[in-house]
Amino acid sequence: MDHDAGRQHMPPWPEIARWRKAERERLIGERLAIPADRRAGFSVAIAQRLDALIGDVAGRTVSLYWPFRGEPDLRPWAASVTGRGGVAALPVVIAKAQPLVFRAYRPGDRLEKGVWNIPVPAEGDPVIPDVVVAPLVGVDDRRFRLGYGGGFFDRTLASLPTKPLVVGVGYASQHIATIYPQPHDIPMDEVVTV
Ligand SMILES: Nc1nc2c(c(=O)[nH]1)N(C=O)[C@@H](CNc1ccc(C(=O)N[C@@H](CCC(=O)O)C(=O)O)cc1)CN2
Ligand SMILES: Nc1ncnc2c1ncn2[C@@H]1O[C@H](COP(=O)(O)OP(=O)(O)OP(=O)(O)O)[C@@H](O)[C@H]1O
Repeated sequence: MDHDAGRQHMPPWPEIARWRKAERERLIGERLAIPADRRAGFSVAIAQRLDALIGDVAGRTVSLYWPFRGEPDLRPWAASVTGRGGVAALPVVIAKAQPLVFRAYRPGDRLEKGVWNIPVPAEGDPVIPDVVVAPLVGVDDRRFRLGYGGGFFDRTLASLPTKPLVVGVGYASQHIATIYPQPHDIPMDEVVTV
């Protein structure tokens, strides 16, 4: 048998980068094509799955995200984390090609517009999350994440002093066979798709 059997062909990076760009557009289009009321139901189901997976959140810091472009809306779950004695946090882009910083967020906190007009907490010291919930654009069979192409999550995970539990969240339509993982890509620990 071919000793390479089972290993995938790895195209050169410029080709992969072009492919990822096209794949992002396709996957975001599919996500937005899911009717809003179905997405709302999916968001509730994802929150339940996160509770089953993560368990007691008291005393733990969980980073989420402010949803846009059809991402699951986990803001009600963020409020429930806060209500159970956990700390919810949101990512903040400080600069391109730099790691994200996380700031604690409680419902009602003042927000300001960050990159792409995504709201971010206007004030507060950085926190280090125990759990990072990352929205998927795509996810592959080995739990490598395709995001929006900024490389922010990979850079952030590489920069944290202790590795958090990383959970990707999204819809079943976002599964793909491979993202052609590169040395900078860090696989997620868990994936919750509905
Ligand atoms: N809701 C939500 N908030 C989030 C994220 C997310 O995925 N979802 N992020 C997760 O990381 C961070 C923002 N991610 C971003 C990723 C890329 C670009 C960006 O400017 N992209 C370039 C294309 C890059 C390329 O293809 O080379 C662009 O649009 O011009 C901006 C923000 C933080 N906040
Ligand atoms: N730890 C890192 N150090 C240096 N460069 C990095 C690192 N992680 C990612 N990059 C660079 O960031 C760029 C985008 O990476 P990639 O295609 O993996 O983004 P993504 O995971 O889809 O985006 P995001 O995490 O923002 O949602 C690539 O050019 C990559 O080389």
